[in-house]
Amino acid sequence: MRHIQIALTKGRLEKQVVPLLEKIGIDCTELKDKGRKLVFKSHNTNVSFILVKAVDVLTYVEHGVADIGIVGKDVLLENEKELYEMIDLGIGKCKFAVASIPTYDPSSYKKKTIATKYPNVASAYFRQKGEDVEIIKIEGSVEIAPLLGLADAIVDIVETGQTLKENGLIVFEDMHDISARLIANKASLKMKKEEMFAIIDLVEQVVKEGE
Ligand SMILES: Nc1ncnc2c1ncn2[C@@H]1O[C@H](COP(=O)(O)OP(=O)(O)OP(=O)(O)O)[C@@H](O)[C@H]1O
Ligand SMILES: O=P(O)(O)OC[C@H]1O[C@H](OP(=O)(O)OP(=O)(O)O)[C@H](O)[C@@H]1O
Repeated sequence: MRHIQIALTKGRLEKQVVPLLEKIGIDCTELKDKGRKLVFKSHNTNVSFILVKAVDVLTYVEHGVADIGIVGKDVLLENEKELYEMIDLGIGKCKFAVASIPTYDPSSYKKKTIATKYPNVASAYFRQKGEDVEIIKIEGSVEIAPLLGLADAIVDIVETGQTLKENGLIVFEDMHDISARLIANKASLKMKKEEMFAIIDLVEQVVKEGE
């Protein structure tokens, strides 16, 4: 049995993905009681895990250090990488939206400024609408930008809508549904075909059962 390394997105997704891994029979005790550790073994299989930031999941999988990765569609849309997107896991559900203060006019002809953590997603969206906008890259707390006049609107992730609500912003346009995806390294799919599909097929089955 060849070893399979899985890169997990640290944070929100990590917690939702553990039950899925357990359902396919992978022991996650180390992962559940992890402290500050970032590398974990599964005690009953040939699988181990690394916990990294979302964009780094793509990097580890693209370079083949990880064979499989679990990452949000938002991260895949923002960063083009050479890898395969295999399964929509149906967890980590949220969406990309254009949001702003209630006085924002999306149909205004004035050139708009858009603040976002996702400049590529935002540019592509407005380009496809035929709108030329200025994008300002922000690293977090994006909702503040229209309140303080840094931008006319934001492109950001909306899950419950609570952050928008508490900051007096509303959604003007829904852009793209987001959920977590299982991604795979291209070479691993060929070189470790049996071990890779042993996992991928089981995950697919569990996801289908949960639908
Ligand atoms: N409310 C949400 N906000 C952000 N991401 C969410 C939300 N709900 C689900 N997700 C999904 O979870 C993934 C990981 O989110 P998380 O907040 O843990 O990381 P991040 O926003 O990339 O990290 P960081 O805050 O460490 O920069 C996102 O890429 C997205 O696919
Ligand atoms: O619709 P909601 O359920 O309120 O969730 C959406 C919020 O969560 C995310 O922020 P995060 O907590 O990751 O912080 P940051 O992006 O500001 O770092 C996202 O950027 C929104 O601000």
